[in-house]
Amino acid sequence: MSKFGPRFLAIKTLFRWLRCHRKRRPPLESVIEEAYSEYGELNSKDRALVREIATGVVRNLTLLEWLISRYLKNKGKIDLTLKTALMVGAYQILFLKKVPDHAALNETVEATKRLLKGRSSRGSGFVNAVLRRIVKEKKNITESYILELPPEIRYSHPEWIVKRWNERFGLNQTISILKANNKRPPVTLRVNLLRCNREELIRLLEDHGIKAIPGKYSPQAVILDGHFGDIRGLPGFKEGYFQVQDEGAQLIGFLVDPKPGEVVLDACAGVGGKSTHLVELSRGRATIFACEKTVSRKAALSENLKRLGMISQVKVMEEGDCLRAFSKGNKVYFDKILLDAPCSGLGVIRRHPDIKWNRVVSDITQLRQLQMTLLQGLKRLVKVKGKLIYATCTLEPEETTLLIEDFLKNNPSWELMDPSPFIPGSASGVLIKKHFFYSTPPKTDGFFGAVLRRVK
Ligand SMILES: C[S@@+](CC[C@H](N)C(=O)[O-])C[C@H]1O[C@@H](n2cnc3c(N)ncnc32)[C@H](O)[C@@H]1O
Repeated sequence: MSKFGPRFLAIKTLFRWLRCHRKRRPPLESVIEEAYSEYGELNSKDRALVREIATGVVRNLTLLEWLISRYLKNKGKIDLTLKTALMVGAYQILFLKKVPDHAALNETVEATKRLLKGRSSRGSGFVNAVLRRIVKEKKNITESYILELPPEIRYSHPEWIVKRWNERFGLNQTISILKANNKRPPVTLRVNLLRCNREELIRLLEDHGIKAIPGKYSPQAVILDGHFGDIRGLPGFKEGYFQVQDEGAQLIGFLVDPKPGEVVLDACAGVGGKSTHLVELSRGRATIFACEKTVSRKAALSENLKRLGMISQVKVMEEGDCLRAFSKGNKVYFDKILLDAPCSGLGVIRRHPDIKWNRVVSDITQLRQLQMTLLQGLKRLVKVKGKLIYATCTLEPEETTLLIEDFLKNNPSWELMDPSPFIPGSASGVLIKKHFFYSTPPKTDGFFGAVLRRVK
């Protein structure tokens, strides 16, 4: 058991994440994992609380900063450890109904003392005093009080994102998106059809007291109702009965529609969320190749394949760069290529709130260049009459529709196909506009898809 409590770990995690320059900031999720392993075993309830506080603070960062600044006498620069402790305390007091105020306050002050290692009793005294005021005035910090704030503060999103969406969608729709991004999404699983079916997985989870319901859009989705604990501790995880995957991401697999006997490439496989789905959809009878450039993700991909029992069904290329893996003596032509491209990730802010703070507007232009390079490089590997399925977890036009329209303009031997026939009936509520596939929060994560066919 760890002698460090969840508040200590939450402050430590957030401090490490906040102190990095945006360009060098690791994903919040990996900082959380690092803290878990560094500070000893936490039970799964405490692990869940660390994750809940850390992601909650990042989700509501600007609003918390604004609220805290109202309680500071000296508005000058405040020590980052103390500021982080205040945000951790204020988040619990204002957002976490299940945590009593006295526990939020006392535990956060104790964690601050431990962090300061007796260096300064003034520091923890200051945290104590500010949090006490927040508890006292909690009733006044109501919706109407903060509703007056500009949306970028009220809903804690960077100004450039709010401006961009406001120009595209208008204020009302922008506010709905900001609100959806700030809501904690459910944990969604994709049943591994090679090991069991959806009903069996739901029964197994319920036998262990975990409420689970079928997803709405993907026939393989299982949604955990109110369970935010550690995934690795779930029954069936080690046995490979499921993969964690949002319903929007699951629908991308259906767009690829791999058939038995086909040769398919997952060009940017990441940890294998989609490669493993392609195995399931072809009932293990397609030949699937996977490339992943980042070494740690490639290692996680192999782990996942092992867990899900698919190690012999996906050929992970030694050369991780999909633009180099099939050159010269190693040429392969594919029936289908999935390009789940590196992108700004603005469609998955609800799951990874750190994304909104790590991005700047110029990233979109840079990523678009990379996406076009990948599309142009991969098109040569597709057989005539074969398909290239382009997907992103962003809905920004430069990375989606405008990019595909540009590609089609310069590549007359390619056409855009209607994705509707590939989408399961249960996903009829998902948007298809001008032959482009969109899944959007709050129904699902924000995913874009385009099915391109090589005509000659
Ligand atoms: C959107 S993520 C893929 C997520 C993955 N498909 C999944 O479902 O888990 C994009 C991935 O592309 C990888 N990547 C970027 N450039 C690449 C390249 N040239 N070749 C192969 N992988 C690349 C990144 O490391 C990243 O893991």
